[in-house]
Amino acid sequence: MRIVGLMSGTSLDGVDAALIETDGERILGFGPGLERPYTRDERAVLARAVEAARAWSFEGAEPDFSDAEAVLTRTHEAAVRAVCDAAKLAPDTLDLVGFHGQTVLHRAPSGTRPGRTRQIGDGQALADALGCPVAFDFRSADVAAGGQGAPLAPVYHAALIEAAGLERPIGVLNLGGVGNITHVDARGALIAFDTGPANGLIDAFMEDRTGTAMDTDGATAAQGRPHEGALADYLDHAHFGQDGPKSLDRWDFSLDPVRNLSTEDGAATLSVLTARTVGLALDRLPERPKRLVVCGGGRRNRTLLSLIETAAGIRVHAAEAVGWRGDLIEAEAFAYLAARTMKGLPISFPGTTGVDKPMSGGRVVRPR
Ligand SMILES: Nc1ncnc2c1ncn2[C@@H]1O[C@H](COP(=O)(O)OP(=O)(O)OP(=O)(O)O)[C@@H](O)[C@H]1O
Ligand SMILES: CC(=O)N[C@H]1[C@@H]2OC[C@@H](O2)[C@@H](O)[C@@H]1O[C@H](C)C(=O)O
Repeated sequence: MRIVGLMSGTSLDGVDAALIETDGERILGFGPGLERPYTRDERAVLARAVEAARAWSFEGAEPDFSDAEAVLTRTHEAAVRAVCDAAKLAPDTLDLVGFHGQTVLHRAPSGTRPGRTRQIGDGQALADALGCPVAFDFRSADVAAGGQGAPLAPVYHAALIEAAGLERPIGVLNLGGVGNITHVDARGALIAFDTGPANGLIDAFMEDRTGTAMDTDGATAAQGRPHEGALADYLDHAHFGQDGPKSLDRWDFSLDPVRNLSTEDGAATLSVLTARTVGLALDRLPERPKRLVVCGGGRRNRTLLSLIETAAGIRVHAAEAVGWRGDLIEAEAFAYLAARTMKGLPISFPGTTGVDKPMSGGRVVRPR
């Protein structure tokens, strides 16, 4: 099947779109991929939806997300059309589109309290606009079955490792708003969970201090010193005392512990925090992978990557070093997951989201 996968991550920077050819088990080919950045206005509409979701907090009636969903339909349609142009394909000849939508709120299950997760995005509207089937709503079934609802990319990471013939055990680390790790053992068994805050906190802190929501290449962190007290505050969070499966929301951590630090020291503290939490994650795996392939925007943060090597004591490679497209892996993953949804194959597993047995998920709608 020729499938375009779409991801709009928690940093609200844009829509990632990538075409792959897959039968839902093997990756048979890679087509074009791109990022369609959000304009300031589009980003503002999405940020308002996230704010409304945080205020709602899964209590009472759900806020009206229709403005944000209209932005998602329009921008995701444009991203698919751009990929199809590059591939010289008409969108209505695609076999399927995998539409993650936008996570506006995620609450991991805890004790007897069930988890909740909400990805907005109108799959039917996108199918109608493109004239091809769309798979969406990938996380709800897993959460309804008692799973974490995240991470879902691990089964795709395993397919990438298989296709590239990489030696196992191996780890894949995604540094997005939140970090998540996938461990694939020698027999191909999967363990995965969210590691801790990654770019989300760094971006929020930098935006606060400099007006630019990024520590480009880690230049600011490289000039600062981490504050041990602030690190201890962050590491006190229950997440770090638990074994996986476990997941996080982009907003589970605040900037309070770094509020009084200089910009450089705050950036250094948050970067060391990410590196140490990756180390803690590695400590919780049944065995240390020999190396870690890093994807997501955070792999461009050189300070962060070298901190991970020192704090976690592991060889780190950016995705490109093994021939992967570091910015497109999540989009590719949702194309692959869409194929699995269409075929009723599992997309989440006891080792990835904590469900009792491998679970299918997602819904497919056809253009009307
Ligand atoms: N050159 C760079 N230097 C430092 N950080 C960078 C650089 N380029 C990108 N980033 C970081 O990567 C982030 C975007 O990463 P990515 O697109 O993987 O996140 P996302 O998909 O939105 O998040 P998630 O995976 O949590 O949904 C930016 O917000 C920024 O912090
Ligand atoms: C609820 C949600 O949207 N989680 C995202 C987020 O971004 C990174 C991390 O937190 C991961 O758990 C997940 O995304 C990736 C694509 C996943 O499901 O594998």
